[in-house]
Amino acid sequence: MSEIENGHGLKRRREAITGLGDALRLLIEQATATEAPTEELLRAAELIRRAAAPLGERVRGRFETAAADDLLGGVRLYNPVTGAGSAFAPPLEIHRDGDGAVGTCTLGRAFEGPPSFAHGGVSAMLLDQMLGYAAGAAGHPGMTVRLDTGYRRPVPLYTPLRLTARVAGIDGRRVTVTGTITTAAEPGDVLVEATGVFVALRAEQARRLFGPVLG
Ligand SMILES: CCCCCCCC(=O)SCCNC(=O)CCNC(=O)[C@H](O)C(C)(C)COP(=O)(O)OP(=O)(O)OC[C@H]1O[C@@H](n2cnc3c(N)ncnc32)[C@H](O)[C@@H]1OP(=O)(O)O
Repeated sequence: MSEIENGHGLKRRREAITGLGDALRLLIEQATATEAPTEELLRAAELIRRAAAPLGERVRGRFETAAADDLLGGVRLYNPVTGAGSAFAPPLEIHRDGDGAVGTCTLGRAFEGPPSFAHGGVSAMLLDQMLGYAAGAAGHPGMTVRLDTGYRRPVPLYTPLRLTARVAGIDGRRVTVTGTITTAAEPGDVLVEATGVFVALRAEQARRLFGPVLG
């Protein structure tokens, strides 16, 4: 895409994607929490369809990477957990912490399972990303082959959360990673814990699975 060939164009596009992501997340939160009159819902649906139309005029195919992404550099703006451009992502922010990783996010109404608490599948999704990040940061990237989650207490909505992950063991191509979810206010009180197994791909597997994307 020529408009982002120089560095300034790329920065501007990434900012625009983040701005659109912020707007979509606001929309999803408001649309999920709303008790506005029915007429307002009908009007909003029409406005949203109109706003979506021009975005659909030029889209990428299944095996095409977003122009603003940098796959090998780890920039994935539409990742459904961490992507600033994803309407679906909380988004979870992850950074390295010593030999592990720490993440932060706050879950809104769209992630609700039991009333006022997060859906269990959402906790598993956040932990899968955390554990996968920690494996990669430790120099052992792989795909999840197993994820065990233990739900000790419900995860509250609208509450800053803190997630952790750390590599617990390496055995050939298999990396075992453990992680937790707590509130930011009470990091000693584990709400959800997980153990994941990640398997490093053989070169032939990586080619078979991701060849069409990486070219
Ligand atoms: C920053 C980025 C963060 C990203 C985080 C998100 C990560 C993801 O969500 S990845 C998406 C979800 N995962 C997937 O789709 C993976 C699907 N699985 C596969 O495609 C295949 O299992 C694949 C390619 C990973 C491995 O296939 P293959 O090499 O044939 O497996 P296989 O030979 O049976 O097993 C390899 C090793 O893993 C072990 N293993 C396989 N499955 C399991 C399991 N469920 N539990 C424990 N160990 C297992 C095997 O015992 C074997 O160990 P060893 O070499 O010691 O015998």
